[in-house]
Amino acid sequence: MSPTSPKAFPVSWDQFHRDCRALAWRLASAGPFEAIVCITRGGLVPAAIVARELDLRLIESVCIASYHDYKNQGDLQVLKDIAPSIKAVGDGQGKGVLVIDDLTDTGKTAKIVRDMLPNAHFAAVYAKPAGRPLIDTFVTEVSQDTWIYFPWDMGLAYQAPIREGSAG
Ligand SMILES: O=P(O)(O)OC[C@H]1O[C@H](OP(=O)(O)OP(=O)(O)O)[C@H](O)[C@@H]1O
Ligand code: HPA
Ligand SMILES: [Mg+2]
Repeated sequence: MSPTSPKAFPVSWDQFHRDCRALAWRLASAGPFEAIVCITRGGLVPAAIVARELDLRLIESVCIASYHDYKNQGDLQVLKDIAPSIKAVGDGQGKGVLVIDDLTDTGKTAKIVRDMLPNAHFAAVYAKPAGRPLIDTFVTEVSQDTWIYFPWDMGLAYQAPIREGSAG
C-alpha cells in the first residue's frame, strides 16, 4: 500500500505519544528487557518514548530501508547491522532484547530483524494484518489497504469541507 491507498489513518504527535505510552504499558509486563534495538528510521521515535517509560538506556539501531519512494517498496537494504555486544545479550539469540518499529506492513522489515534475533520481543505501534504475525506486541491494527500518515511526514494544510458544495 502507498499514500494513494483508499484509506488514510493520520496520526498527530499527541496521538502518537499516547499510543507509544500504551505500547510501553503493554511491554512493561513482557520483559525484563536489557536493551532496545530500534529499526530506523521510523522506530527511533517510539524507541525514545518506550526507553523513557521502561527506564532502558542501552539503545541500538538496525538500519533498514525498504520504501525508496512513496509508491513502491524497493528491495530491502540492511545499511547497518546490530552490534555484536547487543547480539550477545541474553542467550545470544535476542532473549532480553526489545525490537521496536513504528509499524509493520508486509512484515518484510520485521522478518529481516527476526532472522538476526529470533528470540527478541518485537513491538510496533501499528500493525497491518500481513505483518502482524511477525510482531509480539502492538497497539492498533489497521486494514492492509490503509496508509498510516506519521506526524513527522505531515504539516498543517487546508482541508476541504466534508460535504461537497458547502462554502470554502
Ligand atoms: O512491514 P514492511 O512492509 O516491511 O514495512 C514497514 C516498514 O516500512 C517503513 O520503513 P521504511 O523502510 O519506509 O523506512 P523509514 O523507517 O526510514 O521511513 C516502516 O517504518 C517500517 O519499518
Ligand atoms: O502505512 C504506512 N505509512 C507510512 N510508512 C509506511 N511504510 C510501510 N507502510 C507504511
Ligand atoms: Mg522503517
